[in-house]
Amino acid sequence: MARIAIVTGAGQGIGEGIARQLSQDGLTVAVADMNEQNANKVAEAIGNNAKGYYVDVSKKQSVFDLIDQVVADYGQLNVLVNNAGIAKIGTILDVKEEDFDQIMAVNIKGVLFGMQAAATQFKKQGTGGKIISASSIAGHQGFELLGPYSATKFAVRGLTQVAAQELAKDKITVNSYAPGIVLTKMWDQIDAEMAKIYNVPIGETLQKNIDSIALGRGETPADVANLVSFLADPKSDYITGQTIIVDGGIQFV
Ligand SMILES: NC(=O)C1=CN([C@@H]2O[C@H](COP(=O)(O)OP(=O)(O)OC[C@H]3O[C@@H](n4cnc5c(N)ncnc54)[C@H](O)[C@@H]3O)[C@@H](O)[C@H]2O)C=CC1
Ligand SMILES: CC(=O)C(C)=O
Repeated sequence: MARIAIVTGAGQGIGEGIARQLSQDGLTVAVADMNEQNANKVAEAIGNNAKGYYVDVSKKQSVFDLIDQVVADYGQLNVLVNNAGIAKIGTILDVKEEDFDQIMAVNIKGVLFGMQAAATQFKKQGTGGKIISASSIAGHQGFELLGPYSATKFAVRGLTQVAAQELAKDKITVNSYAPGIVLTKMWDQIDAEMAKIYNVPIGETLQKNIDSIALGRGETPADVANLVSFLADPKSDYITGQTIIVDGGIQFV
């Protein structure tokens, strides 16, 4: 029987890339997103028994319902990729409390709820499993104008380290991936909003960041998906609690 993976935020961007790669790796993929229409479109394009699901990762019940539904549909769960995330752009002095609460709810609570729901299911199955979450280079060094966002990505590393220690006895590994400058709608948004703040043309901030990449090009969702493919595979069974940078050479830690 094929292993079953859920990827959240898989209606576009990095999550879509991960869902496509895991399917190519032979896993059956539940494509989960708040944008259900996109999730269904991606699942249809992937084929291979993939199915689209609605989830709002900021709501605990929604995450637990997703996992129950996927297990009802496919019989088990083996991999959860907590990929869904949002960005908020602005100076620390301009952070609005409601924006702060929203980004914490999606980027941190979403990861926590995913860990709780997946680990509960893995323990019930007695099979072990893999939990893989989205951090960022902004989770290793704070990124100017992405204050609360950076805080959430540091938090993902913390949750990953603790969950890995607590869940190891159940043969559950917990790791994260830390991409750099990935050419998705999220960076279109970051570039457009930073353009306003820095008073520069659209595209300039993105290009400046791409110019800082040692390998000389912007990152693609497939670049991230190749790492997640490894973290979802039994080949990575002896790795846990790690947040692995995949940024083409921006940070060297
Ligand atoms: N694009 C980049 O350069 C980088 C992105 N990341 C992280 O990678 C992950 C994916 O990013 P991108 O694909 O670039 O973003 P994106 O904005 O292109 O896609 C995010 C997806 O998540 C979904 N989503 C948002 N809130 C949700 C919620 N509450 N529940 C369920 N789904 C929700 C959206 O509908 C969308 O389909 C995020 O966690 C992001 O922080 C990390 C480092 C760099
Ligand atoms: C969006 C993001 O995580 C960065 C570092 O650009």
